[in-house]
Amino acid sequence: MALASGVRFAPRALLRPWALLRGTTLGRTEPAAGGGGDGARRFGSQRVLVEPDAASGVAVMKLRNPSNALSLELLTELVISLEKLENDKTFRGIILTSDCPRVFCAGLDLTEICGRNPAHCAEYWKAMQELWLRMYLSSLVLVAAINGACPAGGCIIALSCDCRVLADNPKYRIGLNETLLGIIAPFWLKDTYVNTIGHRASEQALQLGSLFPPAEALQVGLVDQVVPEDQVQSTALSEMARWLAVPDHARQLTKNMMRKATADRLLRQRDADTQNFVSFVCRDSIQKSLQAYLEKLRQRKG
Ligand SMILES: CC/C=C\C/C=C\CCCC/C=C/C(=O)SCCNC(=O)CCNC(=O)[C@H](O)C(C)(C)COP(=O)(O)OP(=O)(O)OC[C@H]1O[C@@H](n2cnc3c(N)ncnc32)[C@H](O)[C@@H]1OP(=O)(O)O
Repeated sequence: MALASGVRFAPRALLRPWALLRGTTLGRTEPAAGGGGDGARRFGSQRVLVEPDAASGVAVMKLRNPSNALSLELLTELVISLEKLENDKTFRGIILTSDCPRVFCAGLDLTEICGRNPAHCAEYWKAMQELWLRMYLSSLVLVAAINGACPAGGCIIALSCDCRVLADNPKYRIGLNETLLGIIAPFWLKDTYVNTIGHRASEQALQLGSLFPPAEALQVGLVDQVVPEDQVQSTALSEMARWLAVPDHARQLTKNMMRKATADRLLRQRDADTQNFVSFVCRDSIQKSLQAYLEKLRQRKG
């Protein structure tokens, strides 16, 4: 499997991705609902459903994990689906959206870093880095159709797209709220935030752990459009058409020129970033606060 980073990254899950997917439908194709013609074959896995439309060159990728928390399995399946589309010259763009009601993506799956050993945390963080690198540097146009809450790691996924369309629902807040959990956004995530909304706005939002409701997210430049919920998909398609109207080679080289330095910074320090992450999250104090946060989430449900 070609990796965004070259040779250094080899988490077990990605070396044996199919082992994680035993019993799932990844790689199998089936007719899309209401479809059946050329380009209407969908494929997917347990946690990622891909609805490709060969005629337009656009695939809709739907996350369908509980709360779309970024488990190691979901990260792995996302990378595999992305790679599959990248390698198929039919496709020029992906619309990323959620199949879960009210949640686009709940961010890191905290159960992957709570009560786990350092080796697991390292494997998990490398998978997170890998997904971000692949998305951030993708040659395809990525449009996020954000149809639910989008905190922390969910916001990372959205920020790594080229364009963001958010449903106008005050419950669908977006932002990097890490500090409120007692954790810290890594430098590459901070850089992505700065690249999107500027230094001062990022400084404020990161320190305060701000989660922006739609109108404020639009105002600060975190999303490009806010539209009624039932228009998120159609607006994402219109945005996609606007981006695909540009010749691929010119758009791709420009994207690379804008993003390469940010990605290279992580590539240069990937191991150190992993070590920082592991030593930070494995501290007793951080484990205790993550545990308490998870408990609060579980109780809130009842
Ligand atoms: C120097 C640097 C060194 C180190 C850096 C250290 C760390 C770097 C971190 C970097 C970046 C990223 C961080 C993150 O992503 S942390 C995760 C942040 N996410 C959140 O705070 C969101 C929490 N969830 C919610 O607010 C709500 O669940 C949400 C998404 C609004 C949905 O609400 P609702 O529909 O009402 O659903 P429930 O709350 O009932 O949740 C359903 C179910 O899902 C579980 N769950 C939710 N979120 C998570 C999660 N992130 N991880 C694990 N599990 C989650 C929740 O507990 C419920 O579970 P149950 O079993 O009860 O069904």
